[in-house]
Amino acid sequence: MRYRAGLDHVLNNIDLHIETKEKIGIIGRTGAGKSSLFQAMFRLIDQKSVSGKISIDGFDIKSIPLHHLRSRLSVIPQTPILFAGTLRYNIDPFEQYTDEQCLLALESVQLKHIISNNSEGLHQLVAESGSNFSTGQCQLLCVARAILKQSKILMIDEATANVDQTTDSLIQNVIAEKFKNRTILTIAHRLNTVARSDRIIVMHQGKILDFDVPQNILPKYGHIQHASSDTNNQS
Ligand SMILES: Nc1ncnc2c1ncn2[C@@H]1O[C@H](COP(=O)(O)OP(=O)(O)OP(=O)(O)O)[C@@H](O)[C@H]1O
Repeated sequence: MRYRAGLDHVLNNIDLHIETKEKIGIIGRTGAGKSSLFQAMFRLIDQKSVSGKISIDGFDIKSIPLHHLRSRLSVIPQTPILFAGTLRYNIDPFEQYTDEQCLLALESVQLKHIISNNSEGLHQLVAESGSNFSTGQCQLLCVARAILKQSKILMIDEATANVDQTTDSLIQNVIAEKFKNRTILTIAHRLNTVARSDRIIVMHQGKILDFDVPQNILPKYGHIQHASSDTNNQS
């Protein structure tokens, strides 16, 4: 895969099979191609620049209508973007769910306290880019959105900054509980995040360097993660 014709390939010879419900960690130095893997799965890249095949449940993602594909996937980005609009719009943009379902989703991510105790609170305004919410709260709102959507696959780009330890643990615990029967792919910048994964993908220069259980990966590649975190902390 490359971002545009004429540019170098950023993903090469990727051959992966992930089982349903597997919890997969993805590690690798900055620029290794971790986020590009997510972009390819969401079909965010011009398909003319992607060769090879990605299948979900046996279906080539190129043959699945885009809205259908994206309804099966949820992403919690490193820096979540909220939209100017109501809280409800941010977790349920297509108004597919009832107020009660939205409130339940907010309750499961322990955010119900940020709104008043009735459905009017769902109409509370979110400022442009979510600037009236902390990064942790923005991530929790993304988790609430994913809980509502009941996506089969959750893709998480772990936040490296601006999320305190308590919020970070809350996010991880809610995800572990609410998505235990789903497939989860986590781009991890800290080793403890992936230590509980079923398997870990190690990426290097657009390729898969290793793919194995944590017990085999962590002793071998711990240094990669430190390099990656250092770089992220500088940015
Ligand atoms: N929109 C883009 N256009 C062109 N090249 C890009 C684009 N996004 C990423 N790249 C290139 O693709 C390669 C892989 O980047 P990617 O963001 O996937 O790495 P990463 O492993 O997620 O890194 P990080 O840990 O820093 O987020 C890099 O060489 C990067 O410069």
